[in-house]
Amino acid sequence: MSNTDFVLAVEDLTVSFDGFKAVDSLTMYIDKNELRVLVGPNGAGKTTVLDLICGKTKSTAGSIKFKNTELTKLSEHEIVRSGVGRKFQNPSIYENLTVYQNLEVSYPKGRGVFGSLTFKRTQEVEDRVRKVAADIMLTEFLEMESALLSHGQKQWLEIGMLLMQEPELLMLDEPVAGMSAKERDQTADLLNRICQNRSVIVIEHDMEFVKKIAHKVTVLHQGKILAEGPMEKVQADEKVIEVYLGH
Ligand SMILES: Nc1ncnc2c1ncn2[C@@H]1O[C@H](COP(=O)(O)OP(=O)(O)OP(=O)(O)O)[C@@H](O)[C@H]1O
Repeated sequence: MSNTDFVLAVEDLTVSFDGFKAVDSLTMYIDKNELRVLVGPNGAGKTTVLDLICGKTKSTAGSIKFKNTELTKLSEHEIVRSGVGRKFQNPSIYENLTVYQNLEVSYPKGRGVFGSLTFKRTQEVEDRVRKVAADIMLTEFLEMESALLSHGQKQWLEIGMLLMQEPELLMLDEPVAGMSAKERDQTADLLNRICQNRSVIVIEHDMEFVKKIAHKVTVLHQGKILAEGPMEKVQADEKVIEVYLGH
């Protein structure tokens, strides 16, 4: 099959740590505008898969093609520039800056036509900040020092900082950890909104939350895919119940 129809094509991906295969011949395809959730027991290899895609960990074998560009040969920096954004579990915002400033500093440098008027660029950045702030439900908080945001709002701000770069693939590791029930619902809406013009991969343990967001679910176990498909199908899979959901 040609893999050009997918935003991301992971094929036979393997990484060994001292002979232990944390990810073992993994093949997975992500569509344009798809929201995929990776689930699985602790140590299944979920975080390692994201680390491999963003170049933080180098693969032992296999291929990762993003819009048909091979990522395994690129540096982390080049992968970000090609349009892949990754959010880690702990927010890494600048606490002493306002929400506006955090978004502003995340605007990619060197974009636009060289020599364009400063005025034009300023307007471009401002427009983007306001658009992203609306997406992440922080319009009312733009002038607030980020340290004063709630834990959930800080997580949203970090997602917003990634959105400033307009990634075509966004990867989030447990985005609702530590959030209130209301914030979880709001985050589900946020993710459903932002996957309308990009692909999103989320690692998540909270199955109620997964149900609200997943187009498809991939269940990992011991570095391999145990099951994959729509939530209802995966939830009813006996192997999945045995190794993961039954616990
Ligand atoms: N750099 C590394 N060196 C050695 N072993 C590693 C390294 N990174 C991950 N591992 C091992 O690979 C396995 C998979 O880890 P990973 O963090 O990807 O699992 P996970 O599915 O994300 O688990 P969790 O749900 O607990 O976050 C684990 O056994 C882990 O100890």
